[in-house]
Parts: sequence; C-alpha cells; structure tokens
Amino acid sequence: MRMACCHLIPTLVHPLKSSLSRKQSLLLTEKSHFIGFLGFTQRFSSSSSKVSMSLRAGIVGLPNVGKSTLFNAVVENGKAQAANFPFCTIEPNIGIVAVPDPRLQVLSDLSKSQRVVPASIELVDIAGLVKGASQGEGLGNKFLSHIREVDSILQVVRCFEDNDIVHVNGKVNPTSDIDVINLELVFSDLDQIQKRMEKLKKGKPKDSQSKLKEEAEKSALDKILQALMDGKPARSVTLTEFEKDAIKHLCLLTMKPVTYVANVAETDLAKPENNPYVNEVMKLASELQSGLVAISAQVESELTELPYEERMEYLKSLGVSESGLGNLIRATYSLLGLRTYFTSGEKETKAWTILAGMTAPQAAGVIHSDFEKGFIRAETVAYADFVAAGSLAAAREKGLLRSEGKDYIVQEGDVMLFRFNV
Ligand SMILES: Nc1ncnc2c1ncn2[C@@H]1O[C@H](COP(=O)(O)OP(=O)(O)OP(=O)(O)O)[C@@H](O)[C@H]1O
Ligand SMILES: [Mg+2]
Repeated sequence: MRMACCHLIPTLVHPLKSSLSRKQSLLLTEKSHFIGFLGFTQRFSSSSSKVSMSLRAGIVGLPNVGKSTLFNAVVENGKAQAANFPFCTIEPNIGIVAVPDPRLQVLSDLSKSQRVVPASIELVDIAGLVKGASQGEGLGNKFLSHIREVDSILQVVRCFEDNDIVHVNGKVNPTSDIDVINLELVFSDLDQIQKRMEKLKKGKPKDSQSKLKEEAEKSALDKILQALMDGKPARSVTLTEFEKDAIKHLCLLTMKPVTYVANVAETDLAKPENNPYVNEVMKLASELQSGLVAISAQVESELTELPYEERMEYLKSLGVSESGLGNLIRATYSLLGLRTYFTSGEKETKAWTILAGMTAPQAAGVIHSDFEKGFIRAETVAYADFVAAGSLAAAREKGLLRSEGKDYIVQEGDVMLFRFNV
C-alpha cells in the first residue's frame, strides 16, 4: 500500500526506454498494459512498459454486499475471493481498469492506429466495514486506513433481496447501511481531527510561512469539526484553496468524493428505479452531494464468464442493452474532475488523463516530465474538428489545427501533438 492518501495529479509514467534525442517533436506511441477492460476482453500488453496510476477508487461497504463480486467483474483477471460470508476480504485487492471512451475507436480508425490505449483508473476492493469499525470492531481501524489511501469512494449498497445471502444486520436496509458506513467514516475523521488539534495546540510554528499554514489548517479544522458533529461530511464544508491545501495531509475520509453503487437483483436491472431500495439510495445520494449508479454485481460477474458473443444475448434476456460497468467507471472518472486529451497516430491512439484546468505543458508532463520541461508549443485540434477533417494533416490544411503556447488550458477531447526540446 502506498503511503500518500490522494494523488490527484495524474502521473502516468511514460515508459520511454530509449533516450530522447535533442530537438525532438513526436507523437507519443508507447505501449501500456491493463488488467481488464470492463469485462470485455481487450488487452494491451508489453513486457517493457508500465502505467503508474494516480487515481485510486476504493470499493467500500458493509460485509457481504457484493464488493468483491463487483471488483472481479470490473477487473476481469484480478480474481478477488467473493463468497457468501462476511469478512471474506481481508487484504485489499487492487486492479487497473480501462475507462471506456467511444471516441478512441473513432480516432484510431481515422489514424489507422495499430493500437488503442484507453485512460485507466485503479480500483481497490476493501474489507467490509461494520458499526464500531472506528473503535476497532470487525476488522477495525486498519481497514479505515486502506480507505484513507484512495482518491474516491465507491460505496456498494445492497439493494437485492436474497435469504441465502447473509446480511450482517439481519435485513436489507440501504438507509441504515449507508448511515453505518458514513458514521464510521465521520468518527474516524473526528478522531483524527481531535488528535491533530491537540498537536497543533502544543507545537510552535517555525516561521511565518508555517504559521500562516497552521492558521489556515486550524480554521479549516474548526469548520469541518462542526460539520462532522452535525453528521455531515467534510466535503460539504466550503473551504478556501489555501485551507484545502493545509488539511490535505490528514487524508480525511469524508473529504473524498463518493459514488453510491446500488447493487440490485438481476430482475431489477431493466428498471432499477422501480426498486424502492434504489430510490432510498438515490434520495440519500443527492442529499450527500454524491452520485449514484445502479448495477447488478452478480450479473456483471456472470457476464465475464461468458464468451463475448453470448454476453449481448444474456443482457438482452434481462431487458438491458449494455453492461453497467461503463457508466460506473465513467462516473468514477468524472467524480474527480478528470479530463481526457488524446494523442493519435499510426502507431497508436491514446487517451491521457489530466485535471480540469491543466495547461498544455502540464498536460505534456503527464506523458513525460521532459515534455513539460522542454515544452515549446502544442498543436491542438478539437476532437469534433479532427473527426470532421478526417486526419491531423487535413485538419492542418483546413486551418483547424491551432498552435498553442504554454498558457493554453487543455480542453476535454483535444487531440494534441507536442513540440519540445530535450
Ligand atoms: N446483485 C446480486 N444479487 C445476488 N447476489 C449477489 C449480488 N451481488 C453479490 N451477490 C452475492 O453476495 C455474496 C457476497 O459477495 P462478495 O463476496 O462480493 O461481498 P463483499 O462485499 O466483498 O464481502 P466481504 O466484505 O465479506 O469481503 C456472494 O455470494 C455474491 O455472489
Ligand atoms: Mg470482499
């Protein structure tokens, strides 16, 4: 497990093995590998390359609600043990998942690319939490620390009836289940904040800079403490950028964005909104400023067992036209304000992950730090313009390809070519 809690700056490590020659201009075409692509086998492999992920989403929930089943469905060959008994998962399972994006195939077809490389996120299947976890109940504090290390939370909520599947509290009750989890996260944050406040009271800042930072931290903690006491998450508190920065090191659990995953029975998949449990989750999700995705972890996991040709048939028999995992992954991706830009050439078409508001050199730095350091210009065309023109060369001829400097804010869907010095 890594030490830091949130790495919102994507640092996709670029595996350029060969040293980059001076005065290079290039379109990036390195290989990458992924564990799973939403249950639809599509792998990209290379023994020499690696992708280092910065975005981690943790699957959280009560024991035995379908977390590992969901994990296994998303991360096709990352088999976590999923079985009908509470606390089946103890150590977290980690897998990398591609973010589905239909634009990739369009660009790849136009550029006649040999490969398509989607953006990806990392998923962590965490042990079940129970009431009192923050006091060491169940698998206790250790597992709260696993949640501390993720950037966003997918909270799985059981919305299926099945007398054979044990519910730790005896019956299906989404409101109570969500309350139990959220309260444990709140308690854990309260504990953390109280300890930090004690420490801040005792310590003396070294210089005026640290003093300012500590003051910002104290003011942020006061506000958050108040919200937590009212049972509200830290993310509901309005903070200045400076205050946010000052409390970042605490990795507060309730600061993390949450998507609720309503895990429904296969019979409810076609119309989840008809299931009153799902409506309960929907209401709570909107009150808690969070997203909601309804999915059947069981169906998704069964889909991965079927040959590709039979998957559509199975989905059709349940009254749906596509797997729900695409939605889930896209929701997780956008939850963090992530944006995608593309590089597209004969060798490959690739989606790169950046944060909203990143400049062209910062976006180039996601590919390789040398690209940021030696950034000269970026040739940029909007996705729709690229598609309309049919190629980068045609876009250039039509004057649709713009030459942008270091202050350019990269837009969602930009297709880019960086010019840089090394
Ligand atoms: N939508 C669903 N419909 C019916 N059964 C389901 C559904 N989702 C999961 N299950 C079943 O629930 C049981 C528990 O699933 P799983 O092991 O994934 O839970 P978990 O949340 O990871 O539990 P733990 O916290 O103990 O690790 C399994 O038997 C699984 O097949
Ligand atoms: Mg599990």
